[in-house]
Amino acid sequence: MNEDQRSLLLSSSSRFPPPQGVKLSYGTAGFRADASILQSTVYRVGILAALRAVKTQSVIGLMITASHNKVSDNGIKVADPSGGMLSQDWEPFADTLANACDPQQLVQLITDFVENENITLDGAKSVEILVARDTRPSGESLLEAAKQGICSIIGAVALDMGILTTPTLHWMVRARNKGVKASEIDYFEQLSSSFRCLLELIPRGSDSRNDADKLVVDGANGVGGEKLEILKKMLNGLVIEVRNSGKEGGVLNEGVGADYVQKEKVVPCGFGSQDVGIRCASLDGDADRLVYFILPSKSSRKIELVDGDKILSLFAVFIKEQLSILNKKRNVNVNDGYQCCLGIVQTAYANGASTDYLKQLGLEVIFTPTGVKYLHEKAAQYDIGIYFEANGHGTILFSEQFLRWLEAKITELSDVAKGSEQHKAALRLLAVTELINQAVGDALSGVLLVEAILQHMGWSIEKWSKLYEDLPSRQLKVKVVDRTAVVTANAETVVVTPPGIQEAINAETAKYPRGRCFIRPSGTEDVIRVYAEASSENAADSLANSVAKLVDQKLGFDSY
Ligand SMILES: CC(=O)N[C@H]1[C@@H](OP(=O)(O)O)O[C@H](CO)[C@@H](O)[C@@H]1O
Ligand SMILES: [Mg+2]
Repeated sequence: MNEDQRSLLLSSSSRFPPPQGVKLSYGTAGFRADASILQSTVYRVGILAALRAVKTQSVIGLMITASHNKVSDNGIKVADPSGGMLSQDWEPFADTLANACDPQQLVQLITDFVENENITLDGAKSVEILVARDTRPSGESLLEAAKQGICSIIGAVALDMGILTTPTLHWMVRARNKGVKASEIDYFEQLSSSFRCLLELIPRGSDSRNDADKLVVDGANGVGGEKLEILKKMLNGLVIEVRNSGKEGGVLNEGVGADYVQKEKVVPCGFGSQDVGIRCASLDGDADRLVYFILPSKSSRKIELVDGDKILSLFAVFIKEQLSILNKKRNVNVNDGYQCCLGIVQTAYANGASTDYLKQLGLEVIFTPTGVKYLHEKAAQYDIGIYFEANGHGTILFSEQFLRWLEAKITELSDVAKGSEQHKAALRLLAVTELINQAVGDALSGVLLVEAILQHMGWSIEKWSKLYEDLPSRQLKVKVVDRTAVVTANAETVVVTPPGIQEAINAETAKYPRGRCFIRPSGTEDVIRVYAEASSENAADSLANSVAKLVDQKLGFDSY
């Protein structure tokens, strides 16, 4: 590192002293904490993003958000050149950088890292980092800190994209690196035109909806609601009413949003008896999660949840159907089909009934640990990989090879079989590749794909919800002395250490018909999570409670 670069880093980092007595970790989804202690972390992640851009010679993204967490929290995460999450092998560097205690140590860490990674910091070629934030009030000053970090690497340029949903920023990074149009309006145009294309390809005779059949969306009082207000004006064939857009005075994520709805299974604020039977959806605070729900009756606050697993199932049914139309042999002597490898990726939190349903459809289902970085990586190994967490984060990935085959197929079919069922199925799949955000799970693109498929199938939300019946489940969390004491294996379904716990969980689980239970340390909170499933609500509650008690006895504060 040359002297200019060194002194630039020393002087700028002295303006961002780290908080005392706090250890930060990049975690499942970047750094997250109370916004008041994040200035130094965000500044340092700005440096990391700039180094990543120099190393990859590509555009990198920085998103300032704490998603579904409290409004007083904030966080920061990096989008890699593909638009996906930061490569996992840079996470340890992110941790050490965030925890360096003074400017000298920070500069030493950077010097060692750039040497090991062969990064040349001569500023010869400039690199760009796109920075965006959600609607949190702390975002503005944190974005400034991120810019300061970026600018302290010679040759790195910060581009302030303002307030965006997390998936839009990821989409932009991916588009910029592909050399295609990448503004927010380009994003909205791609979504709305591919949505229109899917509606135009709906077989004649399907029920067309009237305006009364609207979709009501809970925007979590965050960025998603205000962006959906813009997007909805660009759509034909779908009426959307946005509630909790943040303009009515509600607080971000407080009694609203996808996380609240999925975990509590009750009606979010702003919804009530007038919505009974209507198709409703909830976004989370940065619009990368989506769940649907129905209010079954006026007298209860309980909702019928249509979660990420059901969105995944809907997508899988549709894709499978289009593939089978496409691969129907037109001529018995010619098999011009493509053996498309379709894979479904879930985590242990997926409702067991969803996994059974997907397997019954003949689909290949695999499991990864919690966290979209793991699911995404796995899904990318298929021609078409569909992944979802039960909480509503997920997307569909299409391989380059499949996309090239599909495009060639469309060219061929438009010559020899224009307007045929096969041709339409191919065009539908192409529209899905454009509509779904392949960088990361995206509530706005997800909502449009769900709506297009429901219209295509002629299904109501009730019909969709009845694809299979969820097994009753319960999630609990237990505060323990040291959550890292729990180490799991087999996609987090088995506890390896401390010894004895798994045997005790097995013994408990065996008492319940259709019982399933696992524990794991959270990657975002200082707790051990307990998940239980069984044939009735009481049984699921009782299994979860007894395992939580067991965890508390072995690892809780009174156990020491
Ligand atoms: C059970 C659960 O919902 N876990 C969430 C939560 O992770 P934990 O590691 O469980 O704290 O936050 C992650 C990031 O948003 C999300 O990917 C994940 O699904
Ligand atoms: Mg989120």
